[in-house]
Amino acid sequence: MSIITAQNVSLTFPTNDGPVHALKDVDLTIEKGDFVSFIGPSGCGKTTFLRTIAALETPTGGTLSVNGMPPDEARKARAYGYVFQAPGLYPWRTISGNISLPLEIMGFSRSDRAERVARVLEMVELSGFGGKFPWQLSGGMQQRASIARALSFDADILLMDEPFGALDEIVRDRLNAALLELWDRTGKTIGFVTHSIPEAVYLSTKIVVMSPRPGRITRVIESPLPRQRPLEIRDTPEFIEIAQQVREGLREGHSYD
Ligand SMILES: Nc1ncnc2c1ncn2[C@@H]1O[C@H](COP(=O)(O)OP(=O)(O)OP(=O)(O)O)[C@@H](O)[C@H]1O
Repeated sequence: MSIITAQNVSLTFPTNDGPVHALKDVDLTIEKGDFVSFIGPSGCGKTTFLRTIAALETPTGGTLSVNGMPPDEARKARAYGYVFQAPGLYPWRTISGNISLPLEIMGFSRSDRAERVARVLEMVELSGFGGKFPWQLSGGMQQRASIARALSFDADILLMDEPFGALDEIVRDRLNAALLELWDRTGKTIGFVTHSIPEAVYLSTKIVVMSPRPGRITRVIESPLPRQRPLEIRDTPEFIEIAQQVREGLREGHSYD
């Protein structure tokens, strides 16, 4: 069952230097339970596309449907959680306080909030850190707290904009494995922006390769890898073959003839 569909989605930003065509004729179907990565060079519109799904930007052309609704209705219905590039935690609130903020805005009772915060802290392996302030945690722990915040109201869709880009490779490996496990356990649909080919191949059921000027999709690669993926899968011929397909897609996007 498709949960997100984009048909001919275009978005042009008017700027002082003339129009910037951030997205042009983007067609994509995301099925329920997919893990979809968006990969492409800087400026190709990955973030813009994720933001249009989340109704943080409005397309100038085409149609988008999220959970069977226009994006702004899906936002009001809390159809998705959104994880930004930076953790964006309030320094004056504890980790629990930060995670509970969207729940407070949505009007969850105190006991419901406490129960949900405890549950998502456990999911991201931060039980015991709820009383700490963000600055008392490492960068990787802060990013996990921001993922917990996006999970707290249990939306079916999780949108993640390069959540691990600023982390070192070892921490990133661990968080990638933890995210896959969480995806497998919860059955959520995940949209994930990344610059990293190995990260895209390791995580995804579907890899969307984009190219700039104007931002468009050049390839959609369906991954034949099984759902259960130990980190060592990255050394297998199947993995290396998919990575090559992504690399070719990225190269194609760079030929301007
Ligand atoms: N609010 C805006 N106003 C004008 N131009 C914008 C705006 N937001 C994005 N752009 C432009 O749209 C294009 C796509 O930007 P976007 O951030 O989506 O790219 P990206 O693929 O996510 O890049 P990166 O990998 O560097 O994050 C870029 O040329 C960018 O400068």
